[in-house]
Amino acid sequence: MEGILEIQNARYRYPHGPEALRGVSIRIVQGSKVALVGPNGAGKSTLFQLFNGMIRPDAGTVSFGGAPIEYTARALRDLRRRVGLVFQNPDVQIIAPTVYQDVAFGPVNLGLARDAIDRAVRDALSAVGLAGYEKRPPHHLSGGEKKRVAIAGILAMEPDVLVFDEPTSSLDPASSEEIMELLDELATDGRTIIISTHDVELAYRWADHVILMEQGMVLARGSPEEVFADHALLRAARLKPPRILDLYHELVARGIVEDRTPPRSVLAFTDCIEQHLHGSSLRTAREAAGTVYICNVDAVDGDAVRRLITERPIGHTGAMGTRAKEFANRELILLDFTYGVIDKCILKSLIGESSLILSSGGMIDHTHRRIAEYSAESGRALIAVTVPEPMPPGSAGRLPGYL
Ligand SMILES: Nc1ncnc2c1ncn2[C@@H]1O[C@H](COP(=O)(O)OP(=O)(O)OP(=O)(O)O)[C@@H](O)[C@H]1O
Repeated sequence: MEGILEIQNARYRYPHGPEALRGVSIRIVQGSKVALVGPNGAGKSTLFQLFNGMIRPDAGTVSFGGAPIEYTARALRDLRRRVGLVFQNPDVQIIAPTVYQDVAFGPVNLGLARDAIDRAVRDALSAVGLAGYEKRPPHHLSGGEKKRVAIAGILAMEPDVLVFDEPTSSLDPASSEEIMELLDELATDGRTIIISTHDVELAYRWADHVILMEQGMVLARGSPEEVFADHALLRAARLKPPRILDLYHELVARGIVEDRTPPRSVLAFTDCIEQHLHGSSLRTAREAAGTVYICNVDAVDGDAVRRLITERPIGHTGAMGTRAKEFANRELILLDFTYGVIDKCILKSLIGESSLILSSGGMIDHTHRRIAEYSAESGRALIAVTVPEPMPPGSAGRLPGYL
């Protein structure tokens, strides 16, 4: 897999400060979701500043797209457009008196034409769920909204890599989940997403690659299952193992479940227990399985969704992604699930209950793929159906429910 960002043997000492990085080497693969975990002062934020050239290592190299970065004004401007850094505290990042001006700051500096700036701001605000906030003063927004403005400001530059320093710090649990969902949405568009966090629960279930840091050095790197299985290393980094993994290891030690790939979600954990209870032949839930209906909110109106919910045996409704949640709010559609929606609907399906996932056009294929992957891995034939059925090709008139 292609490495988009690579750091070799980097050392960095702050002027009159400690040596914050002491020989760090890492490689970030394009399109991956990476979590940098470590205690306070481990050097995570410092490492992030190397990524977009805000600081220059005293020794070692930083490469982007296979070439060492150059520290000229022009090269750094280009690098910062391609590697967007969202700071921990949005107040540091937000500088303009209105949301529009703040998000437009990057595109204006890139010298884009007026209508291209308008388009960039509109698209970025819509991606973070803040369409209509253009005239609002950012400093009157909530913490979660400010975070979204800061993300929109970076998105407006269309970076390849998005780096988030503590994306969920000081957010309530629901806002944290929403931000992580937003990051997932951005990742499904092929961007590389890197976060730093102390939250091992979040890193364990979200990341596909984890880098563990302590005292300016990398202690471990690998899949979340590998890195978080090493309790001694976690202790050295003053972190605890994720609860779900801890529980799994206890159950393995008591012979209650078999020692296989550790689960990273409630869905995977319940599968693991069920597999043990029913032996190697999985209980086939084919007859009992509920259907997962998937509805593209870009193609329907609220009435069409309400009709679906009453006409089909739908017991639970979830919205996935910013646009779908906005749609549900606007159309007053009550949601049971607002995060981890696909897994929650699969769990319901496995106990024979049907559910509806509201999703935006771009996420429909991803949702079908995830359910198909689960079916293949678990041996259960789950049924996922797009509703309303796609318009027949070449059909001239409007069908009820379509916009
Ligand atoms: N501007 C600075 N000047 C001097 N020393 C600094 C500066 N910023 C950070 N440091 C020091 O560098 C070390 C690494 O700090 P850094 O902020 O990179 O850690 P971190 O892992 O991001 O921590 P946290 O999780 O608390 O944000 C710490 O010892 C810190 O005190």
